Amino acid sequence: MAVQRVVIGVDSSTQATKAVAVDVDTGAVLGVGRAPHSVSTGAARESEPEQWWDAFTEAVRGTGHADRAAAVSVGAQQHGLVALDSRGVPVRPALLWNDVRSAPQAAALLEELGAEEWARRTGSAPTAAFTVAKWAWLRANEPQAADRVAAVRLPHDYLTERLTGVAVTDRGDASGTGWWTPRGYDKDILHRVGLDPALLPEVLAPGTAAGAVRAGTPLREGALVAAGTGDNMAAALGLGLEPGMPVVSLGTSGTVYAVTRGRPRDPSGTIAGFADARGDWLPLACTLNCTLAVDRIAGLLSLDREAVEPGGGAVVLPYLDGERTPNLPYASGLLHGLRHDTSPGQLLQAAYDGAAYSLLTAVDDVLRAGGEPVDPAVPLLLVGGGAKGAAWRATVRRLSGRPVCVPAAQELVALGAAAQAAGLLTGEAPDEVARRWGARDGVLLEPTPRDTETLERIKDTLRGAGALFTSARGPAR
Ligand SMILES: Nc1ncnc2c1ncn2[C@@H]1O[C@H](COP(=O)(O)OP(=O)(O)O)[C@@H](O)[C@H]1O
Ligand SMILES: O=C(CO)[C@@H](O)[C@H](O)COP(=O)(O)O
Repeated sequence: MAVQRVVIGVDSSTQATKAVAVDVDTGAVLGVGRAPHSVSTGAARESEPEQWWDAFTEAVRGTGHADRAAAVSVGAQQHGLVALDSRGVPVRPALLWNDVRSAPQAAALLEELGAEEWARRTGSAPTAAFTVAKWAWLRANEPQAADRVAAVRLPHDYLTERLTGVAVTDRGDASGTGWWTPRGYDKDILHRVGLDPALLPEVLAPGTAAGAVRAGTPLREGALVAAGTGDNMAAALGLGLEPGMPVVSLGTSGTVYAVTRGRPRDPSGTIAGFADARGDWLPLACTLNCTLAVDRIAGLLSLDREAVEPGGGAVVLPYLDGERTPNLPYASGLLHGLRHDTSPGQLLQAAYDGAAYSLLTAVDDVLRAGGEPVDPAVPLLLVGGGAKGAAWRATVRRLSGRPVCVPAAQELVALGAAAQAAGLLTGEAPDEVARRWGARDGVLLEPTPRDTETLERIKDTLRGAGALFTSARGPAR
């Protein structure tokens, strides 16, 4: 009998690390591990990289296959600034993608170079989420810490380096920094923000291994380690996406993206012009307030997250963390249109609608940004923790008017990382591996008529909110 070949894929996301052990030949998931992270509250969104490593250790052990996997790969939350000293120890906690304190730096960088030029060079007009804005924030606010920095990493690079001892990254995650271009790091941008290119990891070509697992980790010494990538790029691999298939992901962040053959360059800042982990592109729109914000509002209303009710004219813009799409880093949550007969369940539904609005109105923009055809008959692939919820599914169907496919596979980021690891062993492209595994198969939900009335009401409220959302002197946190 042939020996079973096993790989492990890891998703180090904002709230938790998840790991899956997968049979390379059949795609069967053999074991799953999980461990939570903590994120700071208040104005900051920070996590301790050491805690990611501990969670990584617990999650890969939890798969039950850590000591026998032949290859491994790490997908992780994008954009985070991991700043290390000369011993490889973080000089401070990592600044996460949803920390909007870097909004003034993002605005200043945009002003300095111009949105068109940013988009031409890096594919994106940076918002507070981008690593370049976080580095500028560190230099402005904690210059002594910045002076001690000997290496700058993204979350997935940090974990890959802990595993291998090698400082590498990939084009997908690097494209969310604001200093990566298809021809390499942009020296001029790095110079403008005072970052020495020597502090950055090497960008590996797609399909290249990062190295091998070194001694003293929970994994088998010598196992191959793939380059890894950002979590959205890893999910695209896990779904075996082909160009033009739109995906909506409902997690801590809400994202909408598609693999495209054309390179996106959106100066408006709505669509980030990311690269995918292979040789294509991944235009993406991201919101800061998705499942956590809606769950919080359900909690405030003392309702179960499924206790939604239709009707009523209220609009909830659940921008509890500020917002990135639309780019309103100083915003807070807003309730408009409350009446005597508005029920708690209607308010909860309004929160779902407000959270889904920016994602579902960006689907066509994402496709157009990468030059792919817009066809409303193509199903939206719905993934992430929220895709398990009936209220989320119904909201996405009603506000998109499209057919929706919910893949049966769970943990698509970790699965995509596993497919990348498997590709190192078999020589296949990772997306081919995922298609062979059938990771995209799932339930197809028929389209329902698009609720344009609700979309218009939300649009009007957004337009009318004006200075409430744009003032840097918004309500204190
Ligand atoms: N059955 C469910 N119904 C609706 N939402 C769910 C369900 N299970 C988990 N979630 C939501 O999924 C979120 C976590 O999703 P996930 O994609 O794992 O997030 P992240 O990758 O950002 O850490 C939680 O915030 C929770 O609200
Ligand atoms: O910032 C982005 C994408 O640009 C986020 O999608 C992060 O990558 C975090 O993802 P989750 O923790 O929600 O998975």
